[in-house]
Amino acid sequence: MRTIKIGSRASELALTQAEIIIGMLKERFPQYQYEIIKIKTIGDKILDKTLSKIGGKGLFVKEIQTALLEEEIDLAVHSMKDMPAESPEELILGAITKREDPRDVLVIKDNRTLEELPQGALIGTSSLRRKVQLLRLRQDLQLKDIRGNVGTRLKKIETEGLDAVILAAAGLKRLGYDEETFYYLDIDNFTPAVGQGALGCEIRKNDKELHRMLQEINDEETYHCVMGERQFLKLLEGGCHVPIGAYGKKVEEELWITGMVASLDGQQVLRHTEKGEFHNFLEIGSRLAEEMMALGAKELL
Ligand SMILES: NCc1[nH]cc(CCC(=O)O)c1CC(=O)O
Repeated sequence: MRTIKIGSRASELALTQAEIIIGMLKERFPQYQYEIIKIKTIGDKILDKTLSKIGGKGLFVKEIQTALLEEEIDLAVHSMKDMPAESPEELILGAITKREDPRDVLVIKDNRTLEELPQGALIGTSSLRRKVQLLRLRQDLQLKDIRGNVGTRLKKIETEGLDAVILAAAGLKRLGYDEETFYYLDIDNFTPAVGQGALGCEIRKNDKELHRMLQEINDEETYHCVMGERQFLKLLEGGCHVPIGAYGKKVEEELWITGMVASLDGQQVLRHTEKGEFHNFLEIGSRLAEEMMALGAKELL
């Protein structure tokens, strides 16, 4: 029986995510063998620069896609939020599994709330999207660029004298961190990254066997939401150095997608929601991009 080779970055979160997908596949297809192949990406090797300076999030994904194309691996498990808007022609997303909590979280020293943070408190994040939205909530806060995997960033609260760091709830939960220490940022005032909380399974288009298997773990609702968000991202890209986010959710029989685009200095934060019939996710994502351009996103990009 075939051994399915799953490519993963070597970080604890990436490996945990690969194991989650293997668990889902094993349950349904126990007759196969599953093997994780660790891949070190440029994004993992260069840790002293912010992501937007070294070429964006695609860095985490490109080498894994190359391994897929060269048949060193059969399946790549990605955080959907790390995936660039466009992928190589020969590859396909065979599944997007059920989304974890999409929110961002402040992990604050001494378990305080956002309101209890002292004037001028120092917050660690290198994400433009997180910086501008946080400053909207508390203009007095100071920000410090930090990088590294989740564990490293949390340790920086102590080692870099920070008052808090901002991380995705999904990653923290998957790694088993205690929710008691989370201060959840309200999703209506703090728009997540496109795809945040969702895992994508990428394969070669011609791998029909694996494609059929992945259909069993695809979550249709998440797929529609995330693909709608990505359509928005794709149409606004060109501005990958601009704070941007989107979040889609199912509301009765509709899909609602909220987009966020901000100026670099955070002076302007534009949010807008488009709604439509649930299956029209691409159209809703496109309409959101067009509407936001008309509302002023054009000047920000
Ligand atoms: N850029 C790193 C990254 N990619 C995905 C997640 C979290 C998990 C997810 O969103 O699915 C994280 C860590 C973080 O931002 O806190």
